[in-house]
Amino acid sequence: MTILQSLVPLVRIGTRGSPLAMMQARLVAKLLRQHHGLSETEIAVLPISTGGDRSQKSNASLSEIGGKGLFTKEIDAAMLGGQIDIAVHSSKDVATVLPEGIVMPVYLEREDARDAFISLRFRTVQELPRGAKFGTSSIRRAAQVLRLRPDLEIVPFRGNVDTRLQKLADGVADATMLAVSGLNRLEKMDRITAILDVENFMPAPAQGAIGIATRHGDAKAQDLIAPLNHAPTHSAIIAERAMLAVLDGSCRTPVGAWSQLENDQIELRGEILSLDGQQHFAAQASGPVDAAETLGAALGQRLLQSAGTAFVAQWASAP
Ligand SMILES: NCc1[nH]cc(CCC(=O)O)c1CC(=O)O
Repeated sequence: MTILQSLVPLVRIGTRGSPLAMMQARLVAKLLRQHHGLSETEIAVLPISTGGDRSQKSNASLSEIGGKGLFTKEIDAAMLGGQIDIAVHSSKDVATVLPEGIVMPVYLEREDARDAFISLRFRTVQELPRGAKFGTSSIRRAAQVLRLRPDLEIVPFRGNVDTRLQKLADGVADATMLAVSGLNRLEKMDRITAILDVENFMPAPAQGAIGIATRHGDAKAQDLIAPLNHAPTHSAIIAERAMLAVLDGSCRTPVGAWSQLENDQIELRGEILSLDGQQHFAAQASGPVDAAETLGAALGQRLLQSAGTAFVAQWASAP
C-alpha cells in the first residue's frame, strides 16, 4: 500500500453541516467502529452544505425554494459521484421518493418521537396569553397549535435547533416546538418546558429515527451498515413513510403519524389537518410488521378519501 492510499479513509460518511446532523453522523461512525473494530482514521465524516441549509440564511419560504429533497440533494449527488459512501439523515427530512440509485435500508433504534413545547415564560400551550407569538416554520406544527389555539400568531422560525432556541431567548416568539430526539442528541433536554401529548401533537412521520443511505448495489457499504439496523424501527418508518407518500405531493403537508409496535404487530395512527388547524381527519390501522408498507399506504388512502379532494387542494396554498 502506498502512503497516499493509507491516508484515504476506508468509509466516508456524508451529512449536513448542522450540529444535529454532525452529531448523528458521528454517532453512526462510532457505532460502525465498534461493530467492525475499525480505527479512527478508517471512517471520515464529511459535512455537505445543502440547499436547505443555505436557504435558512435567506428569508425565502420553503415552497419558494422547493421542498422535495431540499436537505438531501447535494448529499445524494456526492454519493452518486463517489465522494461519499454512506449518508446519515434525519429520516423525517428525507423525501418519500429516493433518487434513482440511492437506498435507505437501515434505521437506528428510534428515540422519543414526540415534540416538546419550549417557552421561557409559559408552561403549556394553553397557558399562552391571547395572541401570543408561536415560532415555527413547520406547517404541521402550526396547524396543530392553531387547532387548539386559533388566536395565536404563527411567526416563521427557520434555522437549526440552536438558532431557534436563540430566537426564543431574543423574544422573537413566546414559545416554540422542537423534536425531543434532536434536543436529546444535542444535550439540550434541559430546555424542554413540557413534552407534548401525541393526541393533540402527533409527530411528523419518521421523526426521531436516524436513517442511513447508500448507493444501490454498493454491497460493501450495505454490509457495513446492516448490523446497525433496528428491525422494529425499520418497520415503523416504512409504514409512516408509505402513509406520507400517499398523502404528500409537496413535502409541505400537515401530516402526523404515531406507531406502536408490540410483538410482530404494528399499530399506526395518522392525521391530516387543514393549514389553519380547524379541520382534522384521523385514522388508525393495525397489522403484522411484515405488511408495514401496505398498511401505511392503505391508511394514507383512507385519510385522503375521508378528507376529500377539496381538502387536499387547500394544502397547495401553504406558505
Ligand atoms: N427539520 C429539522 C429537523 N430534522 C429532524 C429533526 C429532529 C430530529 C429527528 O427527527 O430525529 C429536526 C429538528 C426538529 O424538528 O426539532
